[in-house]
Amino acid sequence: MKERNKKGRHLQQREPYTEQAEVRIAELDENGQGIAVVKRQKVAIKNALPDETVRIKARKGKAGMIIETMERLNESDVRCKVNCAIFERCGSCHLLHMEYQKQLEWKKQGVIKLLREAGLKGITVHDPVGMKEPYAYRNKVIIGFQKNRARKTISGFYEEESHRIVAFHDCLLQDAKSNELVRVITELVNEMHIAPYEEDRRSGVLRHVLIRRGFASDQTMVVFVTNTSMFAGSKNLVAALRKRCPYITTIVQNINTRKTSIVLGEQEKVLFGKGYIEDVLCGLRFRISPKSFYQINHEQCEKLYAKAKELAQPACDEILLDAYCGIGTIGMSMAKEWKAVYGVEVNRDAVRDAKSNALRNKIDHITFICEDAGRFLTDTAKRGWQPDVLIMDPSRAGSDLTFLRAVNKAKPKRIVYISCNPKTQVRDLLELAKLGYQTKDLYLYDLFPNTTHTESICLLNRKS
Ligand SMILES: C[S@@+](CC[C@H](N)C(=O)[O-])C[C@H]1O[C@@H](n2cnc3c(N)ncnc32)[C@H](O)[C@@H]1O
Repeated sequence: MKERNKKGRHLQQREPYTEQAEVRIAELDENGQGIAVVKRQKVAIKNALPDETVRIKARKGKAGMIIETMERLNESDVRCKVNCAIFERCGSCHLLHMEYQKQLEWKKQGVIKLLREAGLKGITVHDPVGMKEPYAYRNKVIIGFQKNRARKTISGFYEEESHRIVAFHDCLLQDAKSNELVRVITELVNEMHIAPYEEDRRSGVLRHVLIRRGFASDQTMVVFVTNTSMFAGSKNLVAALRKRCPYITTIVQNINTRKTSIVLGEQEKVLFGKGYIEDVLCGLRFRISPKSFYQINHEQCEKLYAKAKELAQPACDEILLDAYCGIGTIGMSMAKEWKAVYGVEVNRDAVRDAKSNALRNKIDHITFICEDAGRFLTDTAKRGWQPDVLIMDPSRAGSDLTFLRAVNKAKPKRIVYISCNPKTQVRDLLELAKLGYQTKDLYLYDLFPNTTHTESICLLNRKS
């Protein structure tokens, strides 16, 4: 039947505009999608690599062309077999279809491009330090829950750009114990009829589960994130989970009642164990609470920290400020070689861990301050305090102008800048260059193989 408008007139039924084309992929965008040009418009095509020709059917959407079907007509030399059933739907491993050495080269070229576009000249980007076995490296996993059509609760990752869960069996980036835990928890949630949280109705109980593993200590933390403080059946759940996975060290309930995509809430209840795990990194023991940051790739993190120490050039008559210090790992890993170390971090739980970690490792010339790094440096610089060396390792958003302006007042002799987002790092390097801090070398460490992310580190010296 034809549609009518308000006045009752028949509306012309228009076919949606579709385009069929054979296109060659020119490059990958920053999300690892193949880029081709259709009718002078750039289209991003998933699972397509440079030098491949694909036949696509696309339609015009509000934000550009939407690919409806895609058929690959030839294969790139760098394409490799993907051993993951949900690769095309899951939003995590965008580069799983590309040979690992090529992934590293692509990441390097991406950083070179960022520097060029920013007009930062004279910086050598070194070959990324990769992994021998670029799988099973993630020590932290977050899964969501949803009912499927058969009303069974499934768990998994979110499908790209959607709120739908994609169930998985064995994720290639996780270790065997994390994969087993996902399986067992999902079975128990079904057996015990624990209702998954429904975002639209804001009903149900279980929002997420966070699993964190200490790869060196073999300790395991499970965090149930619930929508309510009341967690009916939690005693039985904990007992059954511990029976089936006796290697669990601690189980925590985190309560998040907010309408937000942020996973963890403020409030916590320890359901079993101490409420934190410990791990060994760079020969030191660290306590890690659910809300504290801890690098997700243990093996690569040790290489990165070794580089940080080399670049910082510790001296026993100098003072180090470890800004954005988390649980204190970087500062503590090189504390012995400084006169004094200060760590500043905004997350209260992380600072509590850091203080406890200093005691654990018998380091008494390190002090941790819970404050915004920019405010701390501004206040201390006003009072004339100057760290000799600054290590900064901000979150993906990078640093902020308050912090960078305070750097200009504190005037450390050397800065080591570590970043998990070269885009914001390059932006901050531009600001630091204006303040007279220059770098010649950027080193890349692949902490996130098979994804588009990369970690970078550089030393900045102040022009005299
Ligand atoms: C990428 S993590 C690095 C942590 C630590 N350096 C490590 O390697 O484990 C960034 C840290 O910065 C903290 N952070 C974010 N914004 C901050 C701010 N404005 N001031 C101080 N710390 C902040 C986060 O809580 C997080 O612990």
